[in-house]
Amino acid sequence: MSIRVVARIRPLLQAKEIERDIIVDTAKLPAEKTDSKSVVRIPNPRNEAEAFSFVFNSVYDQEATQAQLFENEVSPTVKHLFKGFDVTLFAYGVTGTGKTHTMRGGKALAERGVIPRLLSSIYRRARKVDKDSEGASRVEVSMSYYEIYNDRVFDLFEPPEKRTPAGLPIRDIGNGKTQVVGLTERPCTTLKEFEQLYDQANVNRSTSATKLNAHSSRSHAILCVKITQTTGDSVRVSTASAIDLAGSEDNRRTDNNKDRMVESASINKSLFVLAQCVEAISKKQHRVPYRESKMTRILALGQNNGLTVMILNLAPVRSYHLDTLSSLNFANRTKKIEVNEVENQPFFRDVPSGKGKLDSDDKAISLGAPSMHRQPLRPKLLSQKSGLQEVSNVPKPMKQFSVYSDKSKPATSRPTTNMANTSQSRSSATVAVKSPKRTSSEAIPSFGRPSKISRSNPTKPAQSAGLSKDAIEALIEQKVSEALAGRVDSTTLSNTDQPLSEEVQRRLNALEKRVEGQETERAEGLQYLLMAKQHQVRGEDVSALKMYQLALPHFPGNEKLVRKMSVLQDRMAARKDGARGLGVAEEGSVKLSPKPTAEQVLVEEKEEAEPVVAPKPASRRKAKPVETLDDSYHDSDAAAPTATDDDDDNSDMDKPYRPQTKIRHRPITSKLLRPSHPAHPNTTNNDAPAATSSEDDELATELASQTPRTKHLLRIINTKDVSKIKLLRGVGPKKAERIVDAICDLEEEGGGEGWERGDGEDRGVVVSLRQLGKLRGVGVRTVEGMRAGLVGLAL
Ligand SMILES: Nc1ncnc2c1ncn2[C@@H]1O[C@H](COP(=O)(O)OP(=O)(O)OP(=O)(O)O)[C@@H](O)[C@H]1O
Repeated sequence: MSIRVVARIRPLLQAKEIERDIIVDTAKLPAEKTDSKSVVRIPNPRNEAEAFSFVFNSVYDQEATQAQLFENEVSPTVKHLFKGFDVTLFAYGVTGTGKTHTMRGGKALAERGVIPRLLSSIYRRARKVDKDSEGASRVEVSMSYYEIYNDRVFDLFEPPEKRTPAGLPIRDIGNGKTQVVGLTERPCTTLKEFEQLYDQANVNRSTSATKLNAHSSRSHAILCVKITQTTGDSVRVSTASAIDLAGSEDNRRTDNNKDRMVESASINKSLFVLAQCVEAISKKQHRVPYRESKMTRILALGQNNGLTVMILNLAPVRSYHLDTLSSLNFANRTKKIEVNEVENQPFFRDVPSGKGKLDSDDKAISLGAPSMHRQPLRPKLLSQKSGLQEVSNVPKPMKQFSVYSDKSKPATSRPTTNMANTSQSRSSATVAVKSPKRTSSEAIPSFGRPSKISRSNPTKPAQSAGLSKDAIEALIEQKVSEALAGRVDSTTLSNTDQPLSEEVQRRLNALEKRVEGQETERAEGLQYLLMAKQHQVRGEDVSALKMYQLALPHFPGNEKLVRKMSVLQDRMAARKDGARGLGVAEEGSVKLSPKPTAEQVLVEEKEEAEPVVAPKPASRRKAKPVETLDDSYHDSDAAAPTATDDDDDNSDMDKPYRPQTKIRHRPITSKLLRPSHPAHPNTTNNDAPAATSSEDDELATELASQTPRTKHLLRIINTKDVSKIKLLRGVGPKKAERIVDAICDLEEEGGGEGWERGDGEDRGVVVSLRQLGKLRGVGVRTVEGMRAGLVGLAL
């Protein structure tokens, strides 16, 4: 399996975008200095005089045509498809950057996108096979087409009104492959037939107008074209999958309404998981969280044996600046996905560089491999973390993510000669920062916060001036991620290299196990919880809080969850206050002072250590080594008084939440929701560990204990639809009416036991069986009857 990553920059959109706002440019690495690669450059958002450069297998600029992209990137894979290998093509990018245009394109011949061109090519080849074999070989083409919308799979051959709300299940079929159960497969013998089916199915795709795109795709659309070649008794089957991912989006820019926000959260979540998978694969982590979203399960990056081409779509203008950086970072990680076998690799055409196409080959990391045109990713031996230097004298490959400082030049006129910096192999690179004339703060794009390195070595600030290029790149990559963490909703990549201790990993795995295999809404809530936990373990409080917020609607009124969020918010608020007092910017912000004072260093250290260690005496400035941090994590876990408090009430998940404040979709008022238990004696309130592993495990167990049946029952009750409620066992029309009346009364009164929580739509939602039993005219027996009547239903 290999991934070829190419970038495509779309042209300006007329009427909305102007030349002056272009910030993304492209360059070709001078061939004589290095194996050629193509480059996307973008200014450092903090300092326009500096530029980040990202090297891709190919870069297509604004003038690139649909035909060029297809001929260079997709056409070479068709041959391999007919050899029996699977091919996956996907478009990734922020909303409105041209993914659908690239994949589907327009109706005019020149505007046709990758998908129709691919099919055209498949049919051409099929005819050739037929002709060459004089009819002995037969090729059949069939297609299925589905979308993943709000993490549910829907057949695009089915009109929306025929869909079941839960969507189609997916199951693993071995070899890292999954199958959508019950999907329609349509034979299509000609291009015309395909186009008819494709167009018809696209009508069913979920699209909406958003502020950023009038026809924004709100789902991931996956087209699978199955090719079956039969020669006598031998049958060869391969599949080409073309995926138009929904675009990630920053809701502050989209002005999305509630429905769009729900879609957006789901889109962002799946892309976030995709990013996590990519990162885990690239770091060779044992655990790759494929199962955390349907899209990643289906995509199974790095799992199958085929070829993958990822097209990274980019907008050239300033309004996308941080989003573009985020996408570039993601793509950079994607490129690091391992190659497990190299035989199955097409030779991409070395089309002469011309208008639109900057470069086409990928020699830069081939390390002397004879082929100039092989796929970019090398076998494991040559991968970045393969310990290459220990086993051979071969120089290390150039890092695929190259960042250089261009400070002395104005950002708008960056000459391509500067790219020479990126073209040095790591072992021989003399990077700008090594120049005695430069300080590290000049060379490293400044996100203001002291670097991790400086934080962990506060007594040796001078060292940073002599950082290796690797360290600087890693640092910058991390800083970019950090800066984006607070900005891009759920799409950020993990920004820490801290390995998790075995114990923490074990707990995460245990949590994940609980999530696995569950297709219910509850599972989705648990997934958010799991992600929140992962973020918290890594010290990414902002993201952790977001994930808890996303989990909350799945476990309405759960006190522990609310308390966790509350503690986390308190801690973030306190940190913000503390940081403000010292003139330090907030987490996730790029607006930070470049030269930290000693106090700032201290605050930063504390921030970093907070999620995992009990507070240390102020004089201790060094961050603890990672292993120790994990130990401390467990220490504090064991000692946390909150555990006792929580332990006592783990019996009743259905217990309604009755705080004195409103909880959904708004920041939690810390005072009102502050946990009733005392703070840890050794911590200040602000530093109290927001969550401990055992608490999380326990919480997950509790949350999981609201069974699908209970949830299903509550869902029916909350429809307030008499015709549905009356079908419940032991209810009947009159009782159903009484139940609906009771809910509506309480809703109007805005009071009554268990109803104080929430506002607006939250008010008048039955959140537990207990609450249901207390409704006028219901009672425990009726509730039991209703639940019992749901036995055997497919939930
Ligand atoms: N290479 C291109 N040439 C001409 N127009 C383009 C190009 N790329 C994108 N566009 C135009 O930009 C607009 C947005 O493109 P598109 O809908 O493909 O974005 P998207 O990334 O699929 O967005 P979303 O994720 O919201 O679905 C469309 O009007 C499209 O025609």
